[in-house]
Amino acid sequence: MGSQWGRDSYYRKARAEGYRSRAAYKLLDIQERFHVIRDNDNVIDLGCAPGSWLQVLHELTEGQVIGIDLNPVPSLHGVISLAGDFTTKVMHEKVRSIMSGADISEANVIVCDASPNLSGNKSYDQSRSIGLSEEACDFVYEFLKPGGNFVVKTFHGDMFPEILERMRENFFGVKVYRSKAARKGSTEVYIIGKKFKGRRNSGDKNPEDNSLTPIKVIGFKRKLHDSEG
Ligand SMILES: C[S@@+](CC[C@H](N)C(=O)[O-])C[C@H]1O[C@@H](n2cnc3c(N)ncnc32)[C@H](O)[C@@H]1O
Repeated sequence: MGSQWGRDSYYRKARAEGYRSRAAYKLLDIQERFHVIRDNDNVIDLGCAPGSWLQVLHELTEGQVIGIDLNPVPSLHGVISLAGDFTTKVMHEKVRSIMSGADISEANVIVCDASPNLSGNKSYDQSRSIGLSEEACDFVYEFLKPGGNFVVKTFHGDMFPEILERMRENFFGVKVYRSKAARKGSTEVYIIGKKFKGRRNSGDKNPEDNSLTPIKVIGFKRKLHDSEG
């Protein structure tokens, strides 16, 4: 982010507008298009450091915002941030106890922009990224209210169709979106799941979904088929 390469127009805009990183514009873009967050929603942000999505979330909702990251997040007024790994039981317990202290049983929205440290080996990095998206789906089972929304970052690659299928099993509406703020050449996309079916109903097929249907990646010029990843 601090390199010359990273100083593009979104970087400069973020600096000028007081956001902690250019990633803020990805969430703003997703919100403008898909209206995932309503003004009283309680939201959990997985992989939240340095905190620009938390800043955006705090602007969008008066509900409770909780962020989790391996790295500590500089404090942000009105937001709870937890340092640790969102995939662990210990962290799940922490989140549960904070939520029950705030009289919240489940989150209305979960967002996940988490990515692992990159090794430079493309296929290895891609599979670790998808693994993290899968972990975020597991977190959703524990903490998302039926009817709630979920946004998760992922990457095109061999395992992409599997995660997409899992999202289709768990949400009544699923879209794949490439943000205008994504870096050129990156295969990063966000899967937006609307209306969580809840643990009990997960696995029900959306009658409109069909695995042979081409995946229209909004923001990309061409359609990707499931088999293409
Ligand atoms: C691209 S950054 C997120 C940027 C953030 N959305 C923002 O707007 O500031 C990805 C973050 O995911 C975090 N991360 C990766 N794996 C994680 C895990 N298992 N638990 C918590 N955070 C994780 C990394 O520490 C990193 O800070």
